[in-house]
Amino acid sequence: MGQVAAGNPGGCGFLGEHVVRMLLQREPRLCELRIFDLHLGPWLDELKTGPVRVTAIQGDVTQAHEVAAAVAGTHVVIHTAGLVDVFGKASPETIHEVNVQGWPSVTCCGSPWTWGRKHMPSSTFGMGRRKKLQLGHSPPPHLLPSPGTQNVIEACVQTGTQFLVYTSSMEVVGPNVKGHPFYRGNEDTPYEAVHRHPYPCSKALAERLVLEANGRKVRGGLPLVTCALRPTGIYGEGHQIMRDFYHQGLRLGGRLFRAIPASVEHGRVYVGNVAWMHVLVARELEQRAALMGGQVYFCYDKSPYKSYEDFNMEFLRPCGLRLVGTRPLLPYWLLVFLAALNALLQWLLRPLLLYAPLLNPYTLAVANTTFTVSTNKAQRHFGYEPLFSWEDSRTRTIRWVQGVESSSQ
Ligand SMILES: NC(=O)C1=CN([C@@H]2O[C@H](COP(=O)(O)OP(=O)(O)OC[C@H]3O[C@@H](n4cnc5c(N)ncnc54)[C@H](O)[C@@H]3O)[C@@H](O)[C@H]2O)C=CC1
Ligand SMILES: CC(C)CCC[C@@H](C)[C@H]1CC[C@H]2[C@@H]3[C@H](O)CC4=CC(=O)CC[C@]4(C)[C@H]3CC[C@]12C
Repeated sequence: MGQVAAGNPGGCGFLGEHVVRMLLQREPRLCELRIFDLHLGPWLDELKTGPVRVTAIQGDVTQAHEVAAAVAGTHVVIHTAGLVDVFGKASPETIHEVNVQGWPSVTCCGSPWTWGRKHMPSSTFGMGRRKKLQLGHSPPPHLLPSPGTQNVIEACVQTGTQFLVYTSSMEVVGPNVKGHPFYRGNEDTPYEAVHRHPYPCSKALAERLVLEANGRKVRGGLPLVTCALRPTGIYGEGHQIMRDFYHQGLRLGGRLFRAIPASVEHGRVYVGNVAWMHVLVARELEQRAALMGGQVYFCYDKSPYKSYEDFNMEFLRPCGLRLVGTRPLLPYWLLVFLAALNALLQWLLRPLLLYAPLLNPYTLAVANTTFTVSTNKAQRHFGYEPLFSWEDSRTRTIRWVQGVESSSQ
């Protein structure tokens, strides 16, 4: 293949910005890059002076015509756009609309529209089986709200873009509602993936749409080649939740209080390595279409296995914070109670204000369930090796947190 034009819906987000910078630094054949996002960042201006033609397009993935216009003429689309909301800021309907598709062509084990509350997709991963989506009846066209990931797929098909890389998530697999641990598992590890929260539900559905689109004929007759990357919890420069923990620690006099047992391992991966995996997949999909098409890959690197809080302290301790307690300060039942109380307050206050604290039943369950991956599938399939060592990732993240500190003073 000669020169490459790439499209990146979601290119202004935390991960998207790293993907954009990585493409520009590490993809010599790139001649044009279209960054498509609801909110364009001011940092885009500095990219426009380089040899690659960079076009920033403000647009909405739920608007089919906007997506199609942005995708037309590209070789590869890296779809990192999404509504990452586990705090109840957006409605389940909005999360579904942005992350998956419009009402109601997908149903999950029940009637459409109830998915966000009662019926979640439930499937078993790692059994070599992928269940078909259950397709419901289509509504009259005037009732169709616009879909997100489905629009990206249709745009590729209609405009003839042959390669689609989708940013999925570990959340597609788990932790599940039963709190089963996933201990150093890989892409083939059996695990009962049962979701009840709109975010993992939407990611699971969107991933299936993307994988099932593999092999569809795009304009011109060639087959669409798709694959999905599943990062665990991403950290690094630009990580909003890390910033929140840092500020919370400052407010508490330089202390954070342990809430989760140190024995609960949580998978984390450095944003630079996640971006690098996306670039490699985009590069290799053409040559290795038969092997990689329709596949999922966990995103991994050499980041150590630790609890969520202990891992964060790798960056926050050098910035002057300390984690109080070798064991959780509050009993678990009290955390469960507080999480439920937060959920109730969110619901009660909704007509007046948006109350969306970090602690809710879902975030507590995720933080309190071991979920770590150990795999080399990406290395075997397309030669992935982490670009950043753990030491490098750590240093870069610490420097960024220190920058957050000085910029907020
Ligand atoms: N942050 C994490 O730890 C993980 C994130 N992911 C996935 O990675 C992807 C990127 O996540 P982050 O960078 O963390 O989130 P982010 O919120 O920083 O970035 C998402 C981007 O998508 C854009 N976007 C949202 N709605 C849009 C719409 N309707 N039209 C166009 N653009 C829209 C946002 O403006 C934002 O720039 C998401 O798909 C997320 O599900 C997966 C695993 C872990
Ligand atoms: C105060 C609590 C006890 C601790 C709160 C921590 C939580 C806010 C976070 C713990 C685990 C995080 C999630 C995890 O890293 C997996 C994710 C993958 C994604 O695709 C999106 C983000 C997230 C759901 C991430 C969100 C924050 C946590 C729940």
